[in-house]
Amino acid sequence: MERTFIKPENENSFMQVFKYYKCNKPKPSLDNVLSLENKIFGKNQIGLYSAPTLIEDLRTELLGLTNVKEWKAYTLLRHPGLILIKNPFTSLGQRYWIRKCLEQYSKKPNKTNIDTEMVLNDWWKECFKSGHCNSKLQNKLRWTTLGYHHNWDTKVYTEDNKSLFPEDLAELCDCISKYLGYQNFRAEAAIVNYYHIGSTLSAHTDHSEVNLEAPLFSFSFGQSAIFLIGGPDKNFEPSAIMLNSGDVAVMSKEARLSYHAVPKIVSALSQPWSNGESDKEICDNMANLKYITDRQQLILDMNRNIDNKEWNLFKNYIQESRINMNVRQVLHEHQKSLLDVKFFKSYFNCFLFILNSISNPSILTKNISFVFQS
Ligand SMILES: O=C(O)CCC(=O)C(=O)O
Ligand SMILES: [Fe+2]
Repeated sequence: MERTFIKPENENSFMQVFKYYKCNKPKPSLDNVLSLENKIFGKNQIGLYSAPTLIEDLRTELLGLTNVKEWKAYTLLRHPGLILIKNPFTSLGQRYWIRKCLEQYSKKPNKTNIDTEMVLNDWWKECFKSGHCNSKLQNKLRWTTLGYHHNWDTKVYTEDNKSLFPEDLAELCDCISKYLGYQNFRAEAAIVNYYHIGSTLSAHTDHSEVNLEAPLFSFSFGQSAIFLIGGPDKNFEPSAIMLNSGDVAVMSKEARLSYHAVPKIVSALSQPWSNGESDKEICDNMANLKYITDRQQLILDMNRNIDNKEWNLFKNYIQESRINMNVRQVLHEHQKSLLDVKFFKSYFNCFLFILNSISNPSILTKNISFVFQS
């Protein structure tokens, strides 16, 4: 269940850059690390992403987002299809999502890396069972999967290995994908990654989804990460990007299958989840939510994080850690389940078999005799 993707003997360009940024002695220079927060672009040539429409989305406040008119999105010339949205969240919004990842998404029926070691229905509650924080248990959580559960061994999603995808997260992705001009994105699977100082994620591509045309949405919260993104193979020299709390990285088109990795977690320069602005309560503004049925609960959950006492436990966690929500669409637009593909494939194979048999009847006799023999 370990997330290792490449063997250390493969000294390619990606690996060299990964090692450079991972190293602590000597500390790597950050001069070439693109940072939207500090407007440091290093060697990168960046462009402004112009959203197709800037129609106000009434859902933003309920989802912890600022007004779309304030969002700033960028593209990178070396990485077509990669879109970086500079923190579009309010402070209260960041608190909501951080808390959700820790308190709710880590619960059963979702799967976590801890499952192989022990049965825990509610990891967050278990961490505080004794009245104090069990930091050993707290640091054990590295990932949780939502919706279609990623199978780390087979790398194949299956219908019998899925749970309900969280409605609030589906709504958040719907809102951001609409802003980018995607009309039909459906959030169906997510990996929530929990990093501490010293955690890394090796180079990999995310290719298990049936639909690789749909974009992938990656949300960062808490401490910052040096994120490396390369190209279709590991010989393409990756670019380094500082992902700060609230930043959204969208991997679409060519970038959807690009190699990427996280060689280092670094202390955040600012703490946008802790701004005083978060003390502004959100109210019911009649937004038309697509997925969320219990909107009063959402408002309640959002406003609960104004109370510093309740929020404190989550604040302590995020002070030392980074959380990444990595959301994907698994199926094609008109596909209802993974079984559709299987049925389609077997019908197609059957059709091919009949066609072949007509042009070459010996195939039919051979296969029929084989069926009778077995
Ligand atoms: O933590 C990140 O920014 C990237 C995570 C990732 O690539 C993944 O979960 O597949
Ligand atoms: Fe990934």
